Amino acid sequence: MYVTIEGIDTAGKSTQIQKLQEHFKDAIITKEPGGTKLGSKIREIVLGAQINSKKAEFLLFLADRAEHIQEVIKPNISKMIISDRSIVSGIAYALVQGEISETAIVHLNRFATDGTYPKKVFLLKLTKEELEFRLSQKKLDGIELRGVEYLLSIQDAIVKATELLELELVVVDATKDIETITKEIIKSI
Ligand SMILES: Nc1ncnc2c1ncn2[C@@H]1O[C@H](COP(=O)(O)OP(=O)(O)OP(=O)(O)O)[C@@H](O)[C@H]1O
Ligand SMILES: Cc1cn([C@H]2C[C@H](O)[C@@H](COP(=O)(O)O)O2)c(=O)[nH]c1=O
Repeated sequence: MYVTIEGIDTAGKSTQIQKLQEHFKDAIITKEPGGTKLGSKIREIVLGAQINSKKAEFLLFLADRAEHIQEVIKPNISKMIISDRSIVSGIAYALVQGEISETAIVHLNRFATDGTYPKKVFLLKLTKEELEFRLSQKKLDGIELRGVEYLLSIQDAIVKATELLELELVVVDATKDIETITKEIIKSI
């Protein structure tokens, strides 16, 4: 089963993926952006450099996704795959940018993935207060520098993305302690 852990920056995705890896020892653990050799180069570009064109940024994430689906997801689709982000983030961040129409965002993402979507989506949902605290504890990258309100609108857009793709969504309270969240996810998988 292909599942994805979604959430805004600092929601605790990497923390949970690490815990899930300890539980599902044979699972394929992967991520977007950066789950392939090409993807790590794309990740460096999109998160490091100042990209002026929103369309260029969107297309770079799409290129990462197409390579990831072909090289990691499709060859392992019969196994347990746990991914840190997926098409769901791709659609959510693009919807909030507002530069590209909803129809084009969904269509181009379907093209990049050949319609290979996660079976279950876990959204680690943060409160504004906890998000502010967690951001204050780290050095912010280019996307995180866009601010708290921007990231909270992405959180809503993640829900919308699952509706557009008709995916099963499990919302998890990301302010709970780490072990409790892991147990909730394992129970639902
Ligand atoms: N349930 C939790 N309660 C308190 N702190 C947490 C919890 N989960 C994660 N954290 C802390 O929040 C910070 C962000 O966690 P993590 O890196 O796992 O998030 P992320 O969603 O992968 O972030 P990003 O998208 O920015 O890479 C870390 O300092 C981590 O230790
Ligand atoms: C897949 C995807 C991601 N993003 C953004 C979301 C985050 O700010 C970064 C990825 O960093 P993380 O440490 O892996 O959370 O990129 C995006 O804007 N569009 C996308 O399609």
